[in-house]
Amino acid sequence: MSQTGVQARRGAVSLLDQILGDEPRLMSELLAGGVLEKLPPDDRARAQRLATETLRGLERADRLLQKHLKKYPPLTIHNVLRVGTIELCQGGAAHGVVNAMVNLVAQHPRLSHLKGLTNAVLRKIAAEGPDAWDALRAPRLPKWLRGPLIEAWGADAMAAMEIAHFKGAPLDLTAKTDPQAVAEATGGTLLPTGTVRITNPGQVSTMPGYEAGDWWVQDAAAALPVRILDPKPGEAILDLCAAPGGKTMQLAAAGADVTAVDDSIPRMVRVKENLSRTGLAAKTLTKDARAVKGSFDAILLDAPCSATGTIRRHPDLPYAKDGSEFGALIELQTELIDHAWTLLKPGGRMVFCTCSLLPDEGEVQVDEALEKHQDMQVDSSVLSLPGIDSSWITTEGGLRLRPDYWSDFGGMDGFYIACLRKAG
Ligand SMILES: C[S@@+](CC[C@H](N)C(=O)[O-])C[C@H]1O[C@@H](n2cnc3c(N)ncnc32)[C@H](O)[C@@H]1O
Repeated sequence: MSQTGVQARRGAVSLLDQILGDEPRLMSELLAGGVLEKLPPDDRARAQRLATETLRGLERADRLLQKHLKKYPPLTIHNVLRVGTIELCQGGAAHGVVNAMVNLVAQHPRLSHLKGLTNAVLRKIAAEGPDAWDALRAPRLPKWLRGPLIEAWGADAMAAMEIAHFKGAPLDLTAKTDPQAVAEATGGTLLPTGTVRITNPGQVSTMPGYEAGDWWVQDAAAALPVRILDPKPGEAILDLCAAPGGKTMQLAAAGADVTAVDDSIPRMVRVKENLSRTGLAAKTLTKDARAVKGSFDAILLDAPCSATGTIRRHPDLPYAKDGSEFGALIELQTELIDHAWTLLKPGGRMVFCTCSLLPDEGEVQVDEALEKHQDMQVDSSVLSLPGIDSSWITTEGGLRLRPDYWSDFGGMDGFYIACLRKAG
């Protein structure tokens, strides 16, 4: 086993130690903080992929490991065993995986005495694990999130969503101008909503059309709010909470006069980089959306939220979070809707959306906004788009998207989207 294989696995274990540790962190925060920056790019990508796969299959890995452990070892060794189990059960060659994991432990400054245990347990997993793997249930979400989601959608829907989370997500692209041409160039499939879907992607930056800025990565569900807003050339459109800019680019590509606002300096840098790569233009303002002034034909408000709709892409979220921050986010969403409404011209439209599965961040927000703003109506007529099932339209007139929808095409992120019209 090359040292390279050990390095990538050590990177994966280090990510897991921090995501599952006493002070849990999101993988995106760890990566942005440079936790893997000493690794060469290929190893970094492999470490991230291994950690992601391990988090998706964590419950299954622990069920297999339990049989061979009298008590759980220190977290790092537990994570070594989890990564090894995932690799072995997903077709990794037994000899290579076991050797790499034992080497990794042997090189550990404090835990090298546990290399014998690592070797013994992973050999047993190599012998039995792959056959047992498929018979295990799809991993469940932790209770703090599972409970509220069952309450909202029922136990059957929860089980279907957990299967979707376990399957993971394909790579979705939004074309700047010509989705058919992007599908042909990348070997992707054109979905009914206009997104190009790639099931076995390589490295994104080396795919055809990336350098030329012909497309950007954006989940099929995340591309729908702008399709629902239906921007027209020359319209003054305010894009609130815009970074990293997926929706800003859609609005700009439609020819709108876009003002993109986000309060995060580093995330706004990414908006500017994305606009530059795709050759699109938008005004950018780095400030709190609640401090924005002006008057706009249309507004897109993609509010910060729990991001529980993106768990199939970010399986670290249920472990790194515990729901304690969600109350503050829900209050912020209400404030953002109320302020954005003051910036909308009479007769204008505002699309409010969140990548959340929690009704408090979607259906309930719109219900409450309708009670508060006498000049607000929901327009559900704009939701009748190709690929959208009418049963996804909610009683208050929004669109509820879930990861178990479109299961034949490879699913979609969970989202809530509503188009709100202001009286003229
Ligand atoms: C869901 S993300 C937006 C995704 C983006 N619309 C896209 O399509 O690429 C939410 C964004 O809200 C920003 N944000 C959070 N609170 C904010 C506030 N008070 N004012 C402006 N932006 C805020 C965050 O920095 C984050 O970039």
